[in-house]
Amino acid sequence: MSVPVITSPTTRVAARADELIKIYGSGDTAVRALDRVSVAFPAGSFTAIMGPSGSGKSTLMHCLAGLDAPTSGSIVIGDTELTGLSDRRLTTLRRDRVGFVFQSFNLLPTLTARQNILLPVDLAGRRADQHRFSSLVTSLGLEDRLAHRPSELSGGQQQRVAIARALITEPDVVFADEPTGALDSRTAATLLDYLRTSCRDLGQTIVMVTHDPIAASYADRALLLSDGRITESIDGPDTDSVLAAMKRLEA
Ligand SMILES: Nc1ncnc2c1ncn2[C@@H]1O[C@H](COP(=O)(O)OP(=O)(O)OP(=O)(O)O)[C@@H](O)[C@H]1O
Repeated sequence: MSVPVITSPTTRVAARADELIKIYGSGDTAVRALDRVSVAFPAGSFTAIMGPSGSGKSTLMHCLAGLDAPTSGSIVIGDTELTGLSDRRLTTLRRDRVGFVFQSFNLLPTLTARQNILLPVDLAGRRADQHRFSSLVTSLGLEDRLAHRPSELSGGQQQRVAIARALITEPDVVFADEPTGALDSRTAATLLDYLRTSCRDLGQTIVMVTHDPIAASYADRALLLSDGRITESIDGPDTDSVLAAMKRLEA
């Protein structure tokens, strides 16, 4: 059974997918990685995407973020329909309207923390909003690390730089792929708390893929994927409800 996860018509939606299908390969070796997924992400919401290995989490995130094209179906970021956009317009949309946070931080090693944070703004040929830069740097506790290169920063500090870089452009949506996977549990808790606060206080929309039920418990909602379908949506997930849902999937 597949659960379409749609919000009420009055809620502003930051991103949505309708009837998304993604098939890799063809003929006997074809894999249906997404099987008619419909989901909406309300503005200011924090969603965790969970599910067993191979269930389609990365595929869903890559399609939503415009990194991969679906076989059919529609994806909207903000008010822009992604399907049919040229590569050039997709690249611009990803740069200006989408933020990314990866498990491996993905900072540029030769740039300082300040330069890494400002990279999306520089690439767009714009001037940084100094107020936003300062408030991000202060709330992430990076003031005295700005002149350092990634190799001179701890894992937690590098991920805080990556989060500042993802948020600097005030994107419609931030996609986070196992953002705390490489961090110890205390550092992870601080970062997840920051992500949750940025949704509640700044209205940021975050979609996070994770295997970790504790990480998912910071989200407003956990979606469970199985065989390319959303099989369950848990509002206000806690570690126990997520673990129980994962057990149901394995049963
Ligand atoms: N480029 C590709 N070519 C062929 N099949 C692929 C490709 N990428 C993913 N798949 C298949 O699509 C399905 C979904 O993969 P996906 O990576 O989205 O799963 P996932 O839930 O993110 O898994 P994991 O938790 O292991 O990262 C799997 O069966 C996978 O083998």
